[in-house]
Amino acid sequence: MTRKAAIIGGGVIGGGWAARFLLNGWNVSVFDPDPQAERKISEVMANARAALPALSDVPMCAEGVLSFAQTITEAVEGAHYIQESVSERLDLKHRVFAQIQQSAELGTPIGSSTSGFKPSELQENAANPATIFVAHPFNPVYLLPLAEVVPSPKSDPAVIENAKTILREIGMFPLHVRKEIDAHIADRFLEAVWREALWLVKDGIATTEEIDEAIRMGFGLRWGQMGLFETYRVAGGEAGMKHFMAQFGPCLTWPWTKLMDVPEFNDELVDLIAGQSDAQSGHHTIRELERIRDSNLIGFLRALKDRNWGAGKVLREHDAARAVAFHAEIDTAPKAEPLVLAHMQVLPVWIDYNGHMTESRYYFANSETVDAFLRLIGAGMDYVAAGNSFYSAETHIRHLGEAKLGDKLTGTIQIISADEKRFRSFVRIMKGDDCVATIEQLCLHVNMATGKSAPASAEVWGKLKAIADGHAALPLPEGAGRAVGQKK
Ligand SMILES: NC(=O)C1=CN([C@@H]2O[C@H](COP(=O)(O)OP(=O)(O)OC[C@H]3O[C@@H](n4cnc5c(N)ncnc54)[C@H](O)[C@@H]3O)[C@@H](O)[C@H]2O)C=CC1
Ligand SMILES: C[N+](C)(C)CC(=O)CC(=O)[O-]
Repeated sequence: MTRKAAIIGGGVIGGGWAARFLLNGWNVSVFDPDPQAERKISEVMANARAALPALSDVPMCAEGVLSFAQTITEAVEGAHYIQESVSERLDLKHRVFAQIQQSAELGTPIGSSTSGFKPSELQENAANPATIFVAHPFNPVYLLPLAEVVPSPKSDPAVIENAKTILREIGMFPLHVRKEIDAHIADRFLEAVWREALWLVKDGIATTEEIDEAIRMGFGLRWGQMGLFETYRVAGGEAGMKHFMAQFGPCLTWPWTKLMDVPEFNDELVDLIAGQSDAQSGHHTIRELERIRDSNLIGFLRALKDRNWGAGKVLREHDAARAVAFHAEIDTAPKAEPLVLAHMQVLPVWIDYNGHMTESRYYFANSETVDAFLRLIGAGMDYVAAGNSFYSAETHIRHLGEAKLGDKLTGTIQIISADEKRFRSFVRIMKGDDCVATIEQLCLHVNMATGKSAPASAEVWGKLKAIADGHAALPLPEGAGRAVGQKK
C-alpha cells in the first residue's frame, strides 16, 4: 500500500519535504494558500528529480502522486505522516496544529519544521500534545539527511519512534535531541556563526563574499566530513583533544567572538548585507544557485558514500534497505518470460557530448540487470565473500535507440542457455515499450581461489536451472548471436 504524507506549508522547506517523500514512493498532499505554491513546488520537484537519483545505486522506487488540497482537512485525511512547514510564527503554527488535529487520525505523527521553537511551545493548548514534535530538516531537504527530532516530556515515545522509522525509510538521519532547547542543536550553532558573520560585515572587516571564501576554502570542507570535535581532535596532533583544549582553551576568554552581542538589525544592516550578496551572486537566479548547490552536494555526498563515511554511510544504508524491498517484489516463479530486474533513470552524468546516454552506461545498465539476476539466484555478495563468483567472458552491445536525460529505463533478462559452469544472458534495455539496446553476455562461474572456472554450488545452479528451463520455451531473441557489422 502506498502511504500518504501531508505537507502543510509548501514553501522552501515544505517543497523539499514533498520532494523527498514523493521520490521515496509516498503519495503527498500539500496544503498552502499561496496561489504560487503549485508552481514553486513543481520547480523544486524538477531540481529534486535531477538530484536525488544521482545519489542512489539502487533502482529508485516509482514516484508517488502529488496533489494539492483545498483545506488542511483534505490534506491530512488518511495521512500516515504530517509535516508542518508554515512560516516561523508561533500563533500561526498553533492555529495550523488545531486544524490538523481536528481531522488527523489519532496517533499520526505531526512533525514541525520549526527552526527554533521548542516542542513544548508548539504543543501549548493542543488537543493532543503527545503527537506534536519537532522534525527540523536542512535545506535542501531532498538531499541533506539530517532531521533533528525533538520531543518534549509530553510526547508519546511510540509516536517519536514511528516518526524516526519513517524518516529513515525516506533516507533521512533522525538525530534524537534528548533535551528540548530553543533552536535545537544545529541552529544554535548556525546562529552563532551567523551572528559573527553579521558583525564582520557591519564592522567593515569582510564582505559577504570574503566570509563565504573563508568557509568554503577551508573549515567548511572539514566540517562536512568530520564535524567539529573530530576535526579538532586531529588538530591537537598526536596528543589529541587534551592538547588541543590546553592550547586553544584560553582563547575562549580572549576577545575573539562577539557571541552575545547582536548587531542592531536595522535597514542599514539589511541593505549592506543584501547589497553585497547581490554583488556576489546576483548574476545567478535562485533556481540556478539551487542547481549549482545540488550538483556540488551530490559530488561531495558521493565521495562520502564511496568512503562509507558520515552522510555517505546513511546513503549506503538507505540503498541496502531499498535493495531488500526491491528484490522482495520480484516474481521469481520460473516462467516463459524475461525477468524485469532493474529500474534506472538517465542521470546528468550519464549524458555525453552527443547529448544522449553515453556508451559505457549501456554496459552499466547491463551490469545492474545481471547483478540483480545474480542476487536472485543466490550469487550475491555473501556468495562472493565465500570465494565463488561469476565473471563476464564476452559481451556484445547493440544500440537500437536513444536514451535522453531523465528517461526511465528498465532492464530485462532472458537466459538463452545455462549449465553448471556458465550462462548466456540476453538483456534488453527498455524505454517504455521501445528497446534502446540489447546486451548479450557469457558469464563463467569461477572459483576465486584458483581463478579457474568451476561448477556453481548446488543451490545456485538449482535456481539458475529453474529460470533457464522456464526461458527455454521462449524463441531465441532477434539479434542473439550477431557478429559486429553483420547485415540483417
Ligand atoms: N528556509 C530554511 O532554511 C529553513 C526553514 N525551516 C523552517 O521551515 C518552516 C518554513 O520555512 P520556509 O519554507 O523557509 O518558509 P517559506 O516562507 O518559504 O514558506 C512558508 C509557507 O507557508 C505557507 N503558509 C502560510 N500560512 C499557511 C497556512 N495557514 N497553511 C498552510 N501554509 C501556510 C506560505 O504560503 C509559504 O508558502 C519554518 O518554520 C522555518 O523555520 C527549517 C529549516 C530550514
Ligand atoms: C536559517 N535557518 C535558521 C532557517 C536555517 C535552518 O533552520 C536550517 C538550515 O537549513 O540551515
